[in-house]
Amino acid sequence: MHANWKTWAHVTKLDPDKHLPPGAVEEIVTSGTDALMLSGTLNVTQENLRELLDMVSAYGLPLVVEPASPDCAIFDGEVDHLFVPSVMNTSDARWIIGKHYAWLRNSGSINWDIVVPEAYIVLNPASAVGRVTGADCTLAKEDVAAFVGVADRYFRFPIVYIEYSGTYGDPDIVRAASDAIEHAILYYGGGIRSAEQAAEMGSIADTIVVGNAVYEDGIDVLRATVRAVQ
Ligand SMILES: CC(C)=CCC/C(C)=C/CC/C(C)=C/CC/C(C)=C/COP(=O)(O)OP(=O)(O)O
Ligand SMILES: O=P(O)(O)OC[C@@H](O)CO
Ligand SMILES: [Mg+2]
Repeated sequence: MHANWKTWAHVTKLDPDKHLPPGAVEEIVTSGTDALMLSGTLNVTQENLRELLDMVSAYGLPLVVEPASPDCAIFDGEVDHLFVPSVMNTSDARWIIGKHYAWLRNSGSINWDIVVPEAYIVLNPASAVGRVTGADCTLAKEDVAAFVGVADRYFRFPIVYIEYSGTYGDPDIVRAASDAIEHAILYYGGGIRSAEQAAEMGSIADTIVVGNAVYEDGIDVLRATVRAVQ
């Protein structure tokens, strides 16, 4: 399978539960972003996910579906990759292996060629993903480094994702994650709304993810975050 995803510097995360004005899709796909990730924690259904896929699939940009539940793990032809999260810093096993067990137990066939496991470290307790997974977000740098080691060296996840969804994170924490990584690709996402922030996190992580800014700040901000890392 093609592993081009390892070279992406900038990913735009689109939420099937949110509305884009006419023309926005065209502007987003031509912004220079390397790929689109379709994802959200709350209110994502097969219906709104497929509707968004239909809106974005004609443009040739790589498409990733990142399901927050097994029913949204879809393998439609236009989907290039299925990035499947596990949360490292929760004590609720559902979000580490439970949903995954249910997925394999209940689904017919899984196209493993496109599945890429992600080790999430969730650090904003107020985010939907923080609340839903009950993640312990009170981590020191040393704790983050240890979770990164568990994910990268022990479980050998190909992606480690430092997730501050909704708020801009602590660069020292992301640096601690980067220092602790040997093989995995390091993703950073959360609160990026300017070229400066994109450049700062982009100089530490391999790949930055921009989500809310697309909906709340518009295309010029998205373009500025792309230019800052490419
Ligand atoms: C086993 C399968 C196929 C699925 C389960 C996958 C798991 C364990 C998901 C846990 C939650 C998680 C890490 C979801 C990833 C997507 C994500 C973090 C979306 C962003 O969430 P928010 O931005 O907080 O939520 P909203 O945008 O919906 O408010
Ligand atoms: O929406 P923002 O805060 O940009 O975060 C991006 C992404 O990491 C969310 O899963
Ligand atoms: Mg979100």
